[in-house]
Amino acid sequence: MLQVAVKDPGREGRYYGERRAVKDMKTDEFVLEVEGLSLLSPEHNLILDNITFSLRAGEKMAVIGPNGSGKTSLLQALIREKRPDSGTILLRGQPLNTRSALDCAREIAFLSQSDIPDFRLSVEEYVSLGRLPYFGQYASSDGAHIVAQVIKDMGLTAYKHRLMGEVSGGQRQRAALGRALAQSPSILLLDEPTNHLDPPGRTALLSLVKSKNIAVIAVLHDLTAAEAFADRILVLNEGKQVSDDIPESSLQNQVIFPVFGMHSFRVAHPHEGKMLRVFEVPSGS
Ligand SMILES: Nc1ncnc2c1ncn2[C@@H]1O[C@H](COP(=O)(O)OP(=O)(O)OP(=O)(O)O)[C@@H](O)[C@H]1O
Repeated sequence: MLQVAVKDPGREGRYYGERRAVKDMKTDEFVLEVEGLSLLSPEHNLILDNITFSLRAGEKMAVIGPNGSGKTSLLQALIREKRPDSGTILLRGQPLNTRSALDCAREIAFLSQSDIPDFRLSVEEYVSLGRLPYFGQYASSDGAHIVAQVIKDMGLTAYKHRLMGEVSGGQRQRAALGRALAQSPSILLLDEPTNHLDPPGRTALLSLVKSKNIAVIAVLHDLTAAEAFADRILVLNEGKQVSDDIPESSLQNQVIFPVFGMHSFRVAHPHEGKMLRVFEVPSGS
């Protein structure tokens, strides 16, 4: 199996240049700081082991790792669905567990893999649920404006009056992301946000999320998509943090092969000379 990502020539130096350019677009403020986070299962098995990273305002981070490596558990700890056994999580410099649930809902939106919407709601009503943390705080016309913009961004205008039970899996997934964006979060947590989407739909959705001035942590199985999307990639394996670095470093073969058992390398495009990243599962494995 091959996954190919198109990249310009220019090699390593370019990535450090990119990193600077990305940083310039962001503030230096950390919206999230995770330090020494460990999590045990109810049977006392280690699910996450000493995870440490920080996220700047507007920064995009992908989390990759094999099945069962702890990716979803990390997101669940960040929304307080799982309680860490050790370590700290700071949201804008304050311990996450000291912030009220409402306060957190105004800062962090989560798009889960297993979200089952109420199929009796229209797409528009479902997206509007994202405004709940602000109920009573703003004029409803402000909320309606935000919801209308999100529905437009998500390409859902033609379906907005359809029931959630009467749209396709991909449209439902876009509505779910719309609901999360309607929450106006400063941090967006996405757990496999593209698994129901066709290839152009995946690219479009991740490009849209990337264009938003929101810090994002996205769990992605598609390493090519992760490279195109992220400023940084956190690699997990068996609950341990293997890498937290720019995509070029996190996706190098030394990191990828021990974790996924597949090779990661670069080849030149046969016609255009661009560098392509290739992931190859060795035959027979
Ligand atoms: N509530 C729980 N009780 C017991 N074990 C759990 C629980 N939640 C997660 N685990 C275990 O923790 C490990 C990490 O699970 P998690 O869902 O975070 O992995 P993941 O990387 O998101 O996997 P996938 O790619 O398959 O979605 C797995 O071994 C899983 O079985």
